Amino acid sequence: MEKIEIILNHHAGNGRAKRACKKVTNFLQTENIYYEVHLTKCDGDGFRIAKQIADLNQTNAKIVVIGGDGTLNQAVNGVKNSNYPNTALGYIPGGSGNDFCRGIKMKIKDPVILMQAILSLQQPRVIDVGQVSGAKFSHYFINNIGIGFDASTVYYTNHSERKELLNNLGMGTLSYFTNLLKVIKKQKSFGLDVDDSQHKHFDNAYIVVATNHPYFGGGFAIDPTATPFNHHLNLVVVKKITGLTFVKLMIKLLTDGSHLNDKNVWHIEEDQFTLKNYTAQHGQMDGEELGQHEFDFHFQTSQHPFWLPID
Ligand SMILES: Nc1ncnc2c1ncn2[C@@H]1O[C@H](COP(=O)(O)OP(=O)(O)OP(=O)(O)O)[C@@H](O)[C@H]1O
Repeated sequence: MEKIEIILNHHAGNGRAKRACKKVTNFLQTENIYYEVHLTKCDGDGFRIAKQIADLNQTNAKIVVIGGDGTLNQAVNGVKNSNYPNTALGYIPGGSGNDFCRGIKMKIKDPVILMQAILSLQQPRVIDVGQVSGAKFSHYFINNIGIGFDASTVYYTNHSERKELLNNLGMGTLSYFTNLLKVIKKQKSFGLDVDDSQHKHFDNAYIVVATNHPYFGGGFAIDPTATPFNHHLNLVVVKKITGLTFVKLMIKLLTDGSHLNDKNVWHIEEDQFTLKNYTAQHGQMDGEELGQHEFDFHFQTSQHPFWLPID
């Protein structure tokens, strides 16, 4: 008999994940499908629980994560650090941003229909994930890692009193956007070295995003050409610009993606590269804060199997 091991972050999406889980478990009960819900009780629990379940190596079970991108990130890392790193993960989005599902072009929005599709899959789908390593760590990410502007935006959004209110109104993206204005005032440019097949130095980097697919911040297409199916990561570096030039660039980003052709924007698509910045900057990984540091990161592509119905 098949078993569904649900990892639930009931805080994700200000209750969205909890509501999705309720619908899914009602459906599983009606269908007499055996399931267990594992609640994340604190930050980092997604990693611990996913690792523990993967280590059981149950051939008749599917692990399904219900939460936001941060919870899925932890679950991927938990499984990758288990004794069975190729254990597939199902995912039902319940966060506020849900950029991973946008990036893989997941068409099904209803959690019950998605659960039905996950149940009917015979084979998992292998999707690219990024791998980042430094002197003392190695970590996988599903969306992107940002240094500077977007990471500061994540920082100010997480520490903003309005986030919860706007999320409750279904306006999580607006919450991110209002904090952009605060960051525009505060974020300074910084020195950055990029090494791929060649070396490139920036004196005035401002937005730096290494990305597995187009989206960050709940639907902003920082690199519309990125795809999580080509075994490459994309890197976008926007140089410090101000005033009307910045506004025009943002309009391009929000409308047709032509910001990539702007002279202040540089981007590459590679299977690996390194980034090093020279003054402490905010960092973000899949929307979670990395703190304020001088980063020296090596990036490469990896893959993971997912129980997800995508073309
Ligand atoms: N019981 C808990 N109490 C407090 N924090 C938790 C708990 N369980 C998980 N978390 C933390 O909640 C954070 C946010 O989770 P997640 O990213 O899944 O949701 P989200 O931010 O609403 O969604 P998205 O990233 O898609 O916008 C993660 O850092 C996770 O570690």
